[in-house]
Parts: sequence; C-alpha cells; structure tokens
Amino acid sequence: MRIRFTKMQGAGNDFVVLDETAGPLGLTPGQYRFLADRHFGVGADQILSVRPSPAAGVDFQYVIHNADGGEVEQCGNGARCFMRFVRERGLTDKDVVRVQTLSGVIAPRMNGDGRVTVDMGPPVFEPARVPFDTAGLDPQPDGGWHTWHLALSTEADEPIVAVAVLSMGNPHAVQLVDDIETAPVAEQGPRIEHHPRFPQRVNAGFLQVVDRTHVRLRVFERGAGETLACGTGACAAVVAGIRLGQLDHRVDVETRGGILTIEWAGDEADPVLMTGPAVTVFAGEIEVPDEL
Ligand SMILES: N[C@@H](CCC[C@H](N)C(=O)O)C(=O)O
Repeated sequence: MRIRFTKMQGAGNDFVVLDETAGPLGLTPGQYRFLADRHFGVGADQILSVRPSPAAGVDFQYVIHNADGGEVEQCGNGARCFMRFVRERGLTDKDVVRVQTLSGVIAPRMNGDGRVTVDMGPPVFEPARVPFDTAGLDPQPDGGWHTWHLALSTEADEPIVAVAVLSMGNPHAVQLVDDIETAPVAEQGPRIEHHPRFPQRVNAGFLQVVDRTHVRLRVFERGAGETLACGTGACAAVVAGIRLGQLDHRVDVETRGGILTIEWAGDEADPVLMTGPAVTVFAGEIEVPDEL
C-alpha cells in the first residue's frame, strides 16, 4: 500500500502525520512500527492520524500510536502539530479546534506568534485512574503532597526511586533529580516504564528544578524510549512540581529539543495549558509492506 504522510516535529518530538479524514487507512501495529522505524521507514516517535469528527461539538478525532505500534491515549507535542496540520491542509480555518482523543477532548489554539497553545484538560491524581497499583504502599508526604517509593527490582542493592504519579490522559511517574545531564534516564527509564505497579506501563520523567519558573526535563517515553521532548510529560512534571510546592503556576520547561511553557492554576479541576512550537518538516509518499 502506498500512502502519503507529513513529517512534523514539536520541540524535537517527531511525528508521521496521516490524513485519514477520507477514511481510515486500516494500518496494523506492524505497519505503524514500520513508519516509525528510522532505518526502514520514515522515522518518528509517534504516528498521528487525523480522522473526521466522531461526535457533535467536536471538530476532529486524533488517534496516536507510539513507535512500538501501540495505540495510546494522549500526546501533547503531537496535539500542537495536529493543529498546524489541519490548518496547513485547509481542513479547518478555525483558530481553536476541539479534538477527540482516547482520553477525552482537548482544544489546541493557533497563536499569533506561530506557536500553539493546547488546553490539555485537568490532571488526574487518583491512582486507580492513572492506573497505578498502590496496594501495600504508603504515600510519602512531600512538600504538601506526596511521592511514592518504588523499588526498581528485588535485588537488595537496587535503587528505590521517589516518584510523583499522575495522568495527563496518559500515565506519568515524575522524579526530581539534581542534574538532568547525569540523571540515570537510560538505566532507570525502562525499569520504571515496565514496573509492575503500572499495569499499562508509564512514561518516566526526570525533573530538575532550576528555579520556581524554570525547569529542565528528560522523559523516557512508554513505547518510544527517550525523546527530545514530551508534551504530556512536561505538563505532568510541572503539575507535580507545583503540588510538591517547588514551582509557580507558569513554568518554562527546557527539554533537549526546545522550550515548552506550562500553566496550571493549581486546583484539581483546572486545565493544564501547554504552549510550544509545531513545525512541518517535509511531506512524502512511502510504500508500506502489506505483510507486517
Ligand atoms: N510524546 C508525547 C507522548 C506520547 C505518548 C506516550 N509515549 C505514552 O505512551 O503515553 C507527548 O508529547 O505528550
């Protein structure tokens, strides 16, 4: 099957975007993996599909697959690219669109400066809804909120990490580190992602607080490995930092691929706003093998 695609990036988190407004392409998990493959396919952290509105009051459906082929609930950097894509292709002329994702409706807005702001909805703290299994585990009070202490293996000398756990529609475990450059992202990331207390796996964030309005962040993403930026990871990290008493309500998040600005007023029902870049890199066509 030959398909058209657009390659986009938001703060270096990169995507293959597919226009499925005329009907779903019906790709298999193996075909998503092929598109994401940096040697044999196009190369991407996620594949984003733009589909027609599934319901009244919503403009589009936004379907997200990780590089490993699995469908996931949410992708923040992708949401900004989604907005630029539907505008550039003339699929809408609205400045704000309402988009159905697997975890609810989000609302990206084009800004005058070319950046996109996304209303990502409120964070979710209830462990069962992350989902995060707390059986037999006590929350550890920390700066007005709490973290959870997780053993990364049963070996006696293995590290115990303190993580803040929440969902931005997708699951996040955020730990504070002294220095993002030396943080054990490659070693701990996969172990946290696959920790048995996260039945749907988890995105593992490593957060360095520089000051109350500026942080540095690396994220080992579920289903994609470490990426240059993670939008929902930035939202989760800032929300965690605010609840732990370390951050103000508007924070610049420095990632390896660019700056994201995150705002959260601080009440559970308040939406998280994420602002950042969304860039079209190139467009093309690719032959996708049928048997994958
Ligand atoms: N890069 C994304 C998050 C993509 C999904 C994530 N890997 C998951 O499995 O939940 C973002 O910008 O939020």
